[in-house]
Amino acid sequence: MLTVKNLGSGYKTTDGYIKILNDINFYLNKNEIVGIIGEIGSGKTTLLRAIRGDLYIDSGDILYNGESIFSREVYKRYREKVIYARQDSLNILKPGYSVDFQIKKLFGHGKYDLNYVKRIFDYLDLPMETLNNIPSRLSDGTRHRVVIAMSLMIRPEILLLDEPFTGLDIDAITGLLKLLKEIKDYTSIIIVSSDVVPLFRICDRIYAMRNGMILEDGKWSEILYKPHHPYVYDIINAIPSFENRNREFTFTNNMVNNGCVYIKRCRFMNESCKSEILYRYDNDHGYRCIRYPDWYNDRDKER
Ligand SMILES: Nc1ncnc2c1ncn2[C@@H]1O[C@H](COP(=O)(O)OP(=O)(O)OP(=O)(O)O)[C@@H](O)[C@H]1O
Repeated sequence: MLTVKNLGSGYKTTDGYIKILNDINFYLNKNEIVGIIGEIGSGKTTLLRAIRGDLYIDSGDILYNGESIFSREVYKRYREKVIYARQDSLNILKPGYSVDFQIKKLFGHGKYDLNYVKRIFDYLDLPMETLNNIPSRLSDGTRHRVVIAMSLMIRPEILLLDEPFTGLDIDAITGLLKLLKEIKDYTSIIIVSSDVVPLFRICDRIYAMRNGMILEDGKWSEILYKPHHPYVYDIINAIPSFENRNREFTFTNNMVNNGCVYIKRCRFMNESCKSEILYRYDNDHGYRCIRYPDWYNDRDKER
């Protein structure tokens, strides 16, 4: 359904072009939920925005059902199918109109189904009184849940969720995960989240990013139980409920000119990591690590 090929992208600023994404290869199948994990500033949101077609593309392509979205006609069709929901999404919510009015407008007044709205609100732990309020009077957390609820109600073909779990309590996260599983029948979803636990509960596949590059991708269970890149291994070990709960893990943003972007933090690095690292495949499991499987086989010695 969606294929990103060798994508390079970034921001045009008054100081010139800032390249953020490098050589991104990514795909999303129909009825699939894909997660993007990575440290702060690794380029997750930039990738979502590039996928939506918001950013300047300096190389590569984005294909929607096999056609480049950079053709004007395809772009128009594509944009109607994609919803991008983030916490400060005022592209979905208009600050001055009641939530109820905006939902009715979304459905078209004749098709408004209060039971359906209630069901989605219940899942997200949103009181029905929220309907009578205007967004500017709602708390950030409530507004965030309203944005998610409305993006789910639209039933888009592709839903891009940026940090959907932020500010939600356990009940609301569980409700949201249930809803996402339900809407998967008609919506394909990409989720960016710094909270990786819900992603491993819901996603079919996961991509891991650092410094604007994808360092690993694969089926969620492959990534969780057999990471091929030490960066991903460290992210997983930093999850408190998983093994090795005492290990501390702090993210740093180390720019390097050549070689692996995780070289300065990696306990398994050697001289070979300073050379150019190509993306390799182990069946469907992709990774950008020259030391796999050696580091993986040696990992217990390091503890
Ligand atoms: N509008 C912009 N103009 C210039 N640079 C930007 C812009 N937005 C983001 N960046 C830069 O792009 C890089 C990637 O940021 P991005 O927000 O995509 O990362 P992220 O992985 O989503 O991080 P976070 O978890 O903090 O949201 C950062 O270095 C950031 O400073």
